[in-house]
Amino acid sequence: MSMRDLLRGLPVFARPLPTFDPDAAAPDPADLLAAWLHEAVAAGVSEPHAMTLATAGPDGMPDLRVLILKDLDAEGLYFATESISAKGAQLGVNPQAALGFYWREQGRQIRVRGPVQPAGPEVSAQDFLARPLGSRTASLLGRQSTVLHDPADLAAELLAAQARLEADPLLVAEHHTVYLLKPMSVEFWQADAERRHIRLRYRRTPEGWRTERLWP
Ligand SMILES: Cc1cc2nc3c(=O)[nH]c(=O)nc-3n(C[C@H](O)[C@H](O)[C@H](O)COP(=O)(O)O)c2cc1C
Repeated sequence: MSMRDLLRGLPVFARPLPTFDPDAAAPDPADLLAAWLHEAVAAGVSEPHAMTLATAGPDGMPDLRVLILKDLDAEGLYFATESISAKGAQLGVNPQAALGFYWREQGRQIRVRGPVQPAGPEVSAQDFLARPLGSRTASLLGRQSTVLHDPADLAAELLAAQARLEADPLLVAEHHTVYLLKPMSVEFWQADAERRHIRLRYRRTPEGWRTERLWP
């Protein structure tokens, strides 16, 4: 079978899907996002807090990767990474980004766009100290996205980082940074088996959040 036929034969949205009534949606997208997250967890969606972060550096070339959503409040969405990573460098010169969630069990997609800023050293330190030992050890390397010339270097550096953490359990990795994305627009997308997908976009205006339905 050709790749094209293989792909064409794969079903999409062929499962019971939840409903979404945009007319009953909360006026603030943070509330709807929180509600959808709770529903995703209750529905057993796998890793609903895994989201794609898209950034672009000075060359304008889009880049993306999957990250974990660390928190969500009235300010926006929080994620943690190393400021010296590729994404950290891109955000340093172009502090705006897009986030995407796809919950295939529910046929739900959420898109968020907005400016990004570091949440502050205290938030980053707290986040770091709350992480399991293995994650803290890995973050301590402070080399994310740089070239690994010899895989043996990784094992050696992990051992050294572990020893540093054992000697000083309150050590915080220098480059570990929690970032806050403040949404300017948020789109909620609910798949429909008949392809009448429901789209609701929130846009921040000086008067507050404005909602619009979008053609699928
Ligand atoms: C499910 C999943 C969760 C991830 N969570 C994070 C995370 O929270 N922070 C992080 O820095 N990288 C995380 N990663 C790794 C990133 O996708 C990426 O490989 C890494 O951050 C380097 O990205 P960059 O080179 O674009 O900076 C995760 C990957 C996956 C697949």
